[in-house]
Amino acid sequence: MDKLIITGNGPVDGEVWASGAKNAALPILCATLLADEPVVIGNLPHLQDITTTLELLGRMGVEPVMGEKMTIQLDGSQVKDCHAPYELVKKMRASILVLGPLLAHFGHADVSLPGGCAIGSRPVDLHIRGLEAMGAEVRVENGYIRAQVDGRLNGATIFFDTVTVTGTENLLMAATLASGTTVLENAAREPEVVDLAECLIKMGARISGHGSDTILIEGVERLHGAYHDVMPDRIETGTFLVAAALSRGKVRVRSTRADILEAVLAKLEEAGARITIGDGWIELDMEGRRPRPVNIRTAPYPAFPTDMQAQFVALNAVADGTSRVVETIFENRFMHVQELNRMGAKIALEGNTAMITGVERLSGAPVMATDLRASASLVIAAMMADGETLVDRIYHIDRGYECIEEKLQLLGARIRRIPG
Ligand SMILES: CC(=O)N[C@H]1[C@@H](OP(=O)(O)OP(=O)(O)OC[C@H]2O[C@@H](n3ccc(=O)[nH]c3=O)[C@H](O)[C@@H]2O)O[C@H](CO)[C@@H](O)[C@@H]1O
Ligand SMILES: C=C(OP(=O)(O)O)C(=O)O
Repeated sequence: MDKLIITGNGPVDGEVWASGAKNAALPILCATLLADEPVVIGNLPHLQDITTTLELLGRMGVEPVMGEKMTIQLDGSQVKDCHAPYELVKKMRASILVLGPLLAHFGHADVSLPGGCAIGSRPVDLHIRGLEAMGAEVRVENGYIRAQVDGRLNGATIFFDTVTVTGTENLLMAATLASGTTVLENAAREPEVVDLAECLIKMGARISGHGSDTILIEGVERLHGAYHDVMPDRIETGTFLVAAALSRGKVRVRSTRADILEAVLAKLEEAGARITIGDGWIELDMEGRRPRPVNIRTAPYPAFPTDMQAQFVALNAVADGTSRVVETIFENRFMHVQELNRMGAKIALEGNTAMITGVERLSGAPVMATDLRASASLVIAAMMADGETLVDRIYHIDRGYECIEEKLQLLGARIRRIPG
């Protein structure tokens, strides 16, 4: 297993670019299963999760054709086997996103249950209930979701008890080929859902209301080929901004968007950052100041994202005062806390709340990456800690951060990978 070694060396200063968003790219790759013709996706990030998805699509018979600059062509009409095996689904929960497209296009799907993961139990009951409401027969047996429908799915009105991002995406994709109109109520409003909807519209889908909590889909008989560029990664962007903020430094992130990061930018300003926004870039400058502590409560978009919680715990760990961070989405998303405490942070956990007393300096230590964003928080904390930090199990970070060492080196970090 690869490890990262980071030697703390003071304030971040530099310029870096944001890659395409993992959480938009994954559903969009799965959406290509809905079309009868090749769909070309551009601005794909070079990530382990993308490789896993392409492997999964390949097992189904869809052969990716690689183009220049991370452009990939996929043809849904090549599907021969509507089966998503456990050995691939276990690597990446987002594999569940093949369920809706396979069922809608081919009338059946056999997808391994994703199971729990480090950040919580993450059930998929709302995906299944929604497909049943659209007329599918779904059985869960031997660890697999086996779904089928006679003819087309039927449009339905579906109310989500809980806001679910991939649940909304799965049903949105399924509804594009259903007979009649589907209304998704209490739908996720995340920008990645909007990006998926924009791609589906280019493929011929009839969708309105995406970006609000009510999405209307008028089913069509077939979807055709299209070209779509994946949106920039707001969580990767936010991670670079926090790296600069906690190190009292300065960063400019290019190829990104500020309009999808409002809650995060507001908290960074509250922490004392000067933020400047330009055409496709965001600049953060702490002007040498130590960050002020900021209270955070995670919630569905447009509120503060759970995927930025760990990075803000790291920021608060070195802030000048005390703060509270409340996690409301996942029941077990504080595993970075004990690792940050090993680096000298003072964080106490009470249920879903972290109480943080900022310290002036952290110190390097051997730590364990436990999930994707937890790993990112340890890496950025290590960049300003005294001495050397060894981050083990970094395969988590490779799921979601493209060229992490190269990009952080652009910001002045002393970071290197030790292949394991
Ligand atoms: C690939 C991708 O896009 N992943 C993102 C997606 O995950 P994902 O889509 O898996 O997360 P959800 O939005 O579904 O989860 C939100 C909450 O709903 C619950 N729930 C969800 C589905 C369901 O059928 N039943 C149920 O109870 C979950 O346990 C959780 O408590 O949104 C999360 C919340 O913004 C992000 O952290 C992930 O980065
Ligand atoms: C939790 C995340 O991803 P996933 O849903 O793919 O596990 C994430 O991107 O922070």
